[in-house]
Amino acid sequence: MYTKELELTLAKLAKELLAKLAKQLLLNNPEETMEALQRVIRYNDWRYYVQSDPVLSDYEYDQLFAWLKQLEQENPHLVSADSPTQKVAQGLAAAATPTAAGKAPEGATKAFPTVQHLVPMLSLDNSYNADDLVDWDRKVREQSGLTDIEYCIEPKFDGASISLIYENDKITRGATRGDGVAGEDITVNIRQIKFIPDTANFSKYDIQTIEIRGEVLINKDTFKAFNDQRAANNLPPLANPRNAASGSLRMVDPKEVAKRGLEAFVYHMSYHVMERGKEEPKEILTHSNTLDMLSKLGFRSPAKEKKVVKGIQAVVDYCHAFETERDNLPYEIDGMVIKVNDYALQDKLGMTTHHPRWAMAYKFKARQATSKLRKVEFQVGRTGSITPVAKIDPVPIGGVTVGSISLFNEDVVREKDLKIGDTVLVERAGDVIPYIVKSVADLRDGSEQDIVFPTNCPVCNSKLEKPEGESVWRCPNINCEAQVIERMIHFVSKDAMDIRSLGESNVRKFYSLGLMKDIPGIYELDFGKLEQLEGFGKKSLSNLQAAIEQSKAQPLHRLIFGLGIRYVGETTAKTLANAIHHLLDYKGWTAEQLLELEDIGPKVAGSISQFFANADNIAVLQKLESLGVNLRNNKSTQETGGSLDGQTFLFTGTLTKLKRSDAEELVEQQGGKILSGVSSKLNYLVVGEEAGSKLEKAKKINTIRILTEDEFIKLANITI
Ligand SMILES: NC(=O)c1ccc[n+]([C@@H]2O[C@H](COP(=O)([O-])OP(=O)(O)OC[C@H]3O[C@@H](n4cnc5c(N)ncnc54)[C@H](O)[C@@H]3O)[C@@H](O)[C@H]2O)c1
Ligand SMILES: [Zn+2]
Repeated sequence: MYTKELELTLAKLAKELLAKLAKQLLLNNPEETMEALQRVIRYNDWRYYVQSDPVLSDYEYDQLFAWLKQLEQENPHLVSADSPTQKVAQGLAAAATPTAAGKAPEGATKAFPTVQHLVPMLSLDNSYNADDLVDWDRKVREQSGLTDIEYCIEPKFDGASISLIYENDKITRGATRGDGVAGEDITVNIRQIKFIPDTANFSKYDIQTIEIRGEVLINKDTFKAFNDQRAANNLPPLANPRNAASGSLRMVDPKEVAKRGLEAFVYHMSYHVMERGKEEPKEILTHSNTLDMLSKLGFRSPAKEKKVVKGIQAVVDYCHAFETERDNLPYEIDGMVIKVNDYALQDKLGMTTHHPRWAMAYKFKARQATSKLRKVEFQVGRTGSITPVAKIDPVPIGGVTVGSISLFNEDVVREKDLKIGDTVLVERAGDVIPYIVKSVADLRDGSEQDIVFPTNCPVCNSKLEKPEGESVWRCPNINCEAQVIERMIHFVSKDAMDIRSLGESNVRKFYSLGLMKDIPGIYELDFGKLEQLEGFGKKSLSNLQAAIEQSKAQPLHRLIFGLGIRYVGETTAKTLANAIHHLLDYKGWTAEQLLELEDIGPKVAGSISQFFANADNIAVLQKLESLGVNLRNNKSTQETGGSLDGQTFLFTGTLTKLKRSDAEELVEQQGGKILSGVSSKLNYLVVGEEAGSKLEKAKKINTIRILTEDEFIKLANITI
């Protein structure tokens, strides 16, 4: 559709327009400017929706879009019917098609039938500043003739939008947004999502058919775990939860979708048909009441997050207040949505072909910034992987200063076409690690230099290797100093053996002083020598000694994870720990045997059997055991005697005395099992503060015992 030359021209034109905009200048005349804006916006829609590879930041795009709208308002006679402001973006449907390898999560597909929405799914008018809200409120008041408008404000969830149809209380269809007019029928996948019930009692409100809209999300923790898994498999992480959510929605296998841990919020009723002869109940006369109704029916709606206020100043205040909470939320939001609360008034205001007039998105400033790429360093990881790390001029983004950014591997550097000296666009979404979106190639002046990958290890100088089909270079020398140190750092880390007082800097220090040269060395530290070091008091050393001592009794899966076997993340470590009595039982296991364990594929099995076939590794394990480190699976001995033997548990709500992960671990240590949902298989539901739908569901199954946190503590015989 676009030739390379045309793309370059349009990219240049966009920059030119943004530069003019900053100075409030037109090109030669409004007509020429408007035409240029239209071309640029259409091109960027294509990059964003069809290629999934935008070249402008959202903020830049929104500025150009707003400028075009303003010029059209000032020059109504020049507005053309096919202007991007006049319709839903072209080519959105094609956005359903995942593009170049690596951009869409594996397993994505395009094989879903197209279905028409009952009512088009429009965009929202948006703004980044409070003045625009005031302006919008003025228009709403003028059009309605009212002096004070009641608004409902709620978060703008940053995920993938969906539309759901329920008929006679049953879900009959779930679809993606697609081009706004028609989307993809993904009902099977939608049914895997938390908080979307298969049946909901709409008939209680005399509603026969209803179409509701919402957003599918991946919460921040799940997203982090998802990216950790990708990292363990040497895949670069996905940029943001939005991409992960929309990719996951379109996977072929619903079972895979279920594993992604998708969640949903519903926030809009777009269409409904009452049962014959029935009146609309008060629950669906205002937007806010509808959110409450949806929540009562078992959906997750922003019923708690929303706020109903009168007048625009209160709206602005709530938006600002909510923005400060942004990082504390478990999911990503990119702004707030303000809606006229009364449906009758919404109908009166109507919509343009592009967006409803009764709603407005107030977007938070994107957490993006531009900086200069000064140099690239190459770090050696614990498995020998060589990671390029970009050093940029430090810039503040979303409250932290970013100076170092991982570039993952050579392919990423090539794909993004990065050069030393480039201006780069950097983004940091919520808790996600910062990443380089792209280089701004147009700003090059010829002095930029290629990034040269080393051929030898920067630490031990061994020749680097890269197996066919992989994108990561490796140092093959397992005694490479960098690898040894990184392995120790990993071993003591929080999710492994959790010897926190022995953090990264101590590991480096002790290693460089020759006090600790490998993992078993941690348990042979000479505290007499440590006492002579500067900066180590008696107290901190005795704490360190106690922490090391305690770690000897850590559950086996932590030790396995801590060993840093390639491809073995926390989940696989648990599977491995559960399948044997003693870690050395794995000596002699073949890859075929390992493949029989749950969720272990050929690549992982190969890596594990290789690890246990290596005599040096076995010697390390034997040494650890002789130093007192636990190599046994205590769970298996408790399976016949653990007090929670064979019982199933689920925790819901916020626990106040125990950490959820510790409580779950306690259950497992005592031979119990954690389930992921409420079903008749569940024996105990432990209920913390603010428990929600799980509790409601459990109450309906009379074989489930519901415990308070204290009752659980008693049952599990824990002293805290
Ligand atoms: N960078 C680029 O080149 C480029 C190109 C095209 C579009 N874009 C971005 O995409 C935006 C347009 O996308 P869009 O049409 O999806 O609009 P949008 O993201 O601005 O807002 C509309 C969407 O918000 C979602 N939403 C979340 N919470 C909601 C709630 N509580 N109530 C109602 N809706 C809620 C819905 O999915 C709805 O479709 C542009 O504003 C721009 O930021 C960027
Ligand atoms: Zn090396």
